[in-house]
Amino acid sequence: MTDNLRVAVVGAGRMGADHIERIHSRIVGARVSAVVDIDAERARSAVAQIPGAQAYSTPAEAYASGTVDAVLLATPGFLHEDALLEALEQDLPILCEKPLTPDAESSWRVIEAEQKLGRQRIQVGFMRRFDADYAKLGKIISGGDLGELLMLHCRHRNPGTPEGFTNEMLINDSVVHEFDVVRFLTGEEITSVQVRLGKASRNAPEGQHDPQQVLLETASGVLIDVEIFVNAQFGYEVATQASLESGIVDIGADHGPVTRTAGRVGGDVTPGFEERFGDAYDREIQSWIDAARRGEVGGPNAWDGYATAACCEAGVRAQASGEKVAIELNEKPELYR
Ligand SMILES: NC(=O)c1ccc[n+]([C@@H]2O[C@H](COP(=O)([O-])OP(=O)(O)OC[C@H]3O[C@@H](n4cnc5c(N)ncnc54)[C@H](O)[C@@H]3O)[C@@H](O)[C@H]2O)c1
Ligand SMILES: O[C@H]1[C@H](O)[C@@H](O)[C@H](O)[C@@H](O)[C@H]1O
Repeated sequence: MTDNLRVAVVGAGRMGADHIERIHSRIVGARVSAVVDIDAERARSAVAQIPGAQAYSTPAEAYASGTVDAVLLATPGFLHEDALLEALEQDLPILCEKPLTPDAESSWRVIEAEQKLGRQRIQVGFMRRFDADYAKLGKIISGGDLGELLMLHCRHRNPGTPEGFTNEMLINDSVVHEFDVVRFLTGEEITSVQVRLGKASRNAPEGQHDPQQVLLETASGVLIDVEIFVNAQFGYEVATQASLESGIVDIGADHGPVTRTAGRVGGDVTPGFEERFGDAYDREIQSWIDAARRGEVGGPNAWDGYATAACCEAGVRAQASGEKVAIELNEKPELYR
């Protein structure tokens, strides 16, 4: 195929607008042909600078126009299931921002629809797999030179939360990335989750207990602790330390040059995920487009979306009960082996 893939972006909010800009200016082999948003003005302004792109208020209208070869879903997670099923009916390559869906049962319905189609069409937006640091850590662990991986210590800190960010969203919206990256780094499924609520920050909004400590275990017994702290004030930080049999590896702790001057030492803190993971999002979307042009999926798939949805569901139960909750998955279908 020589022509650019014509992409419909559904949801032109914070993440959708970022993806529209990257497809328009940096991604090779694709162009934005349609922007769908329930907010007509937002869709119109998103296409204003993109020659040939049209604004729509539903995906069905965009598909009916005959100008869509692939779809990028960037609406809130609770809307993903219906949009995924609709796009699968069109047999389109799909990049679905995390989460695939908010719970395991609805994710399984998506898995069933993809199986019915008979081929993988869905990539889930777990961009950390495309981050240079996480990719290197993955290679160190799988390379085996430092022996077996024993533990992971993860820090996930956001400066603050948007209005409406509930206590459950600490798990469903934020720790969902650790669920995926732990599965990516270990190559194993997560078997249990426990959430500990300690002393809470006074900077957390009403109804949110922040920070929380999330403890995970994988099938072979790798132990993982996650500090999720979403009102950390100082900036954005996603960092991991891996303890292996004969070495400790740190990633993500600092960014940019560290300067010593006038009796002080320091550097800049990344303000948000767009800056911290900008390159990773670029690589993620390029990989999706390249694979879509070959009729394949270029990253984490619907099974990864289902497995992490099961972790989230168990995580929210663990958050409420304080107990360790076992995670049980359905048998992995042939399509994803
Ligand atoms: N990978 C990441 O690091 C990352 C970062 C942020 C958000 N996300 C994910 O991206 C998705 C979007 O998050 P966001 O922060 O951009 O949200 P947002 O609220 O900023 O944007 C959502 C957009 O969807 C539109 N919308 C709502 N209902 C719609 C409908 N029925 N049809 C069409 N459009 C509709 C809204 O008008 C809005 O423009 C979520 O799934 C979120 O979890 C991922
Ligand atoms: O939706 C965002 C996004 O997924 C970020 O990558 C994550 O760090 C935030 O915690 C989450 O709220």
